[in-house]
Order: sequence, then C-alpha cells, then structure tokens
Amino acid sequence: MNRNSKIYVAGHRGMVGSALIRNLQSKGYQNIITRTSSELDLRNQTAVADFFADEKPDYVFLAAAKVGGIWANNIYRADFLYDNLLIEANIIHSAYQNSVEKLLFLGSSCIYPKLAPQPLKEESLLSGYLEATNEPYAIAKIAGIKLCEAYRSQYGCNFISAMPTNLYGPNDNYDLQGSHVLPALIRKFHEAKISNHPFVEIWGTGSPRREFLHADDLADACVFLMETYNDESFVNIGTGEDVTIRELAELVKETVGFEGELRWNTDKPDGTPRKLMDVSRLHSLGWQHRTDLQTGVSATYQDFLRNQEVYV
Ligand SMILES: NC(=O)C1=CN([C@@H]2O[C@H](COP(=O)(O)OP(=O)(O)OC[C@H]3O[C@@H](n4cnc5c(N)ncnc54)[C@H](OP(=O)(O)O)[C@@H]3O)[C@@H](O)[C@H]2O)C=CC1
Ligand SMILES: C[C@H]1O[C@H](OP(=O)(O)OP(=O)(O)OC[C@H]2O[C@@H](n3cnc4c(=O)[nH]c(N)nc43)[C@H](O)[C@@H]2O)[C@@H](O)[C@@H](O)C1=O
Repeated sequence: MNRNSKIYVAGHRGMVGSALIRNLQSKGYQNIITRTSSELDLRNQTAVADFFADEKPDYVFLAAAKVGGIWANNIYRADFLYDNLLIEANIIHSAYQNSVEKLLFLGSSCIYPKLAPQPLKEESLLSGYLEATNEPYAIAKIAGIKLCEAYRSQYGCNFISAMPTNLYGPNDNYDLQGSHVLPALIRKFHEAKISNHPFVEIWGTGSPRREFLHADDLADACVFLMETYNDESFVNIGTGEDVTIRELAELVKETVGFEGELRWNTDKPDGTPRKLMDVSRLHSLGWQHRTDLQTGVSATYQDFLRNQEVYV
C-alpha cells in the first residue's frame, strides 16, 4: 500500500472505521474513499457492484457491519445474520471481480466456541458450540473469514482477516439497549452522578471476564496488517489481558466519580464466561497495543463528555 493507493474504508462513520481514517491520515494515506449507509446500502448487491466498478479501489478495509452488545445480538438475531452475511458477501465478491489488490475483513472474538481453551488461539475456530446470545452474528463472522479464505484459494485474492477483541473508544454506540458494556457503563455512571441517583444497574453477575482494546490501537494493528501481512490464517487482535465485569464497573465508577452503589441485574445474560485472546501470532509479527485500560477508559470518558450531545 503506498501513499497514493485508493483505499476504501467501509463503515467510516463507525467506531472502528473512524479510527481507521484517523490512523491512515496520520500515516500520510491521502486517497481514501467512503460512503455512508444512506449513500450506499452494502446489503444491495447491484449497488455494491456498481460502486466497485466505478471507483476501482486498490485496498479495502471492511469495517461496516451490523454491530451491537449482548442484548441487541440476542434480540435482533435475524438482522445480525442477514445484514452481515450480505455486507461481507457483496464487498468480498465485488473486491474479487474488480481485482482489489488486498482486503482486510474484520471479524470478532465471538467466533470462538463458548468453552474453548483460554487464551483463545486462532486454531480453536470451529472446535465447539458457540455462545447462544450471539450465535447468528458469530456465524456471519465465520462466513466472512471463510469467504476470504475461499477467494484466496480459488482465485488467488490477497484477502486477510483480523479478529478483534471487545473494543471501545471515540464514536462508540452509547444507546443503552444496543451498546456494548463499556460505553453503557460510562453513560450509566455519568447520568447517575449528574442526577445524584443512589445506584447503577449492571447486567449479569459481574463474573464474566472480558478483554478490552482501544479502537485507535485496533486501527493501528489493521493498518499494520494491511501493510505487512499476506497469509491465509486470520490474526487475533487484542491486549492479552482481561478483567471481570465487576472490576471494569469499579474502574468506570472511579473514573466517572460516581459514589453510589452497584446493583447487579441477574435477569440479564452474562454471555460467554471468558474470551481472552491469545495474541502471540500478532506479537510475533511485531505489533503490540499501546493503550492500557485505565488510560483508555479515562480518555473515552473525556471524549464522552465532549460529545455527549452527539452520542446520546
Ligand atoms: N465494537 C466492538 O467491540 C467490536 C467490533 N468488531 C467489528 O469491527 C467492525 C466495526 O465495528 P464498529 O465500528 O464497532 O461498529 P459501528 O456500529 O460503530 O459502525 C458500523 C458501521 O457500519 C456501517 N453499516 C452498517 N450497516 C450498513 C449497511 N447496510 N450499509 C452500509 N454501511 C453499513 C455503518 O454506517 P453508517 O454510519 O453510514 O450508517 C457504521 O458506520 C465490525 O465488523 C464489527 O463486527 C469486532 C469486535 C468488537
Ligand atoms: C464484542 C462482542 O460483544 C458481544 O458480546 P459481549 O462481550 O458479551 O458483549 P457486551 O459488551 O454487551 O457484554 C459484556 C458483558 O458485560 C455485561 N454487562 C453489564 N452491564 C452491561 C450493560 O449495561 N450493557 C451491556 N451491553 N453489557 C453489560 C454483559 O451482561 C456481559 O456479561 C457480542 O454479542 C458480540 O457482538 C461481540 O463480538
């Protein structure tokens, strides 16, 4: 990829897509093309085919997807499966038809079996049953990995896949039904602090463990892989460290400065007990994350305070 390569970032208004744009621009890549979902619905096969034929991008970052936390994944099961299958199939097939030089597909750590050995090695894919709350989304993400592998083996396309752990950062989704845990906790603790509410409700038991990576680190890893990595095997992207949801809640509570009580709503699902990434493949390639969780949560709360009128 050189500084004048034509780069299509699909999903550029999202948390990951916007981080990719910041990272690419900071490295001097100037020829970036984007479309919002209202300009180009990536579920529309003809529209995607026309877009690729007109624009002929050299490189593609596939960061557009139907995304959400545990509740949204569990309720909108059809949408998470249908939208994601169509988006990735349309883009990957058009990338092949238009001789895209290289494509990076973003999967997720939820592709791994619920009870796979920890930390999760890339080799554990398809070795057991998936977590029920996000099975449709995980199946779509596994299909995306398999599309990249199949177009590589049948047509020689240089399509690679990266599997990020749970992410957070600027432009996250702060909708309390649809969001992931970290933005939900930031918003809940902030609103409880402002309104002097005595407690904050948190879902589940607090015992599940999760690994969190800042979106700017993820973007840096994706650009690194686009610049340097050309193998079929997908690559986990994470920190290699995790915390319990209870520990995360205590950290966000302290960061926000809320002094009330934590109340656990065990009617809400815990989801996977643990999903810690084995990041040895990524480390052996020469990339490591930079932002520790405390620093990242603090920066994300400051970003939330600056942009809360847009976010909520
Ligand atoms: N957030 C996380 O914790 C994790 C995310 N990932 C993966 O990273 C990628 C990016 O996620 P994230 O940035 O968090 O998600 P966001 O929800 O923040 O952004 C998703 C983007 O996808 C675009 N999009 C969705 N549907 C369509 C459509 N039908 N047509 C065109 N564009 C569409 C949206 O565009 P628009 O704004 O124009 O509507 C949006 O900007 C996804 O593949 C996700 O699975 C993986 C692991 C964890
Ligand atoms: C990235 C990943 O994200 C999803 O999986 P998840 O990791 O389970 O996602 P989550 O962030 O929503 O929850 C993490 C944990 O946190 C607990 N929790 C507490 N309180 C709140 C809360 O207020 N909101 C949310 N959302 N969770 C809460 C919650 O009960 C769970 O135990 C996948 O569906 C899939 O999309 C995927 O790949």
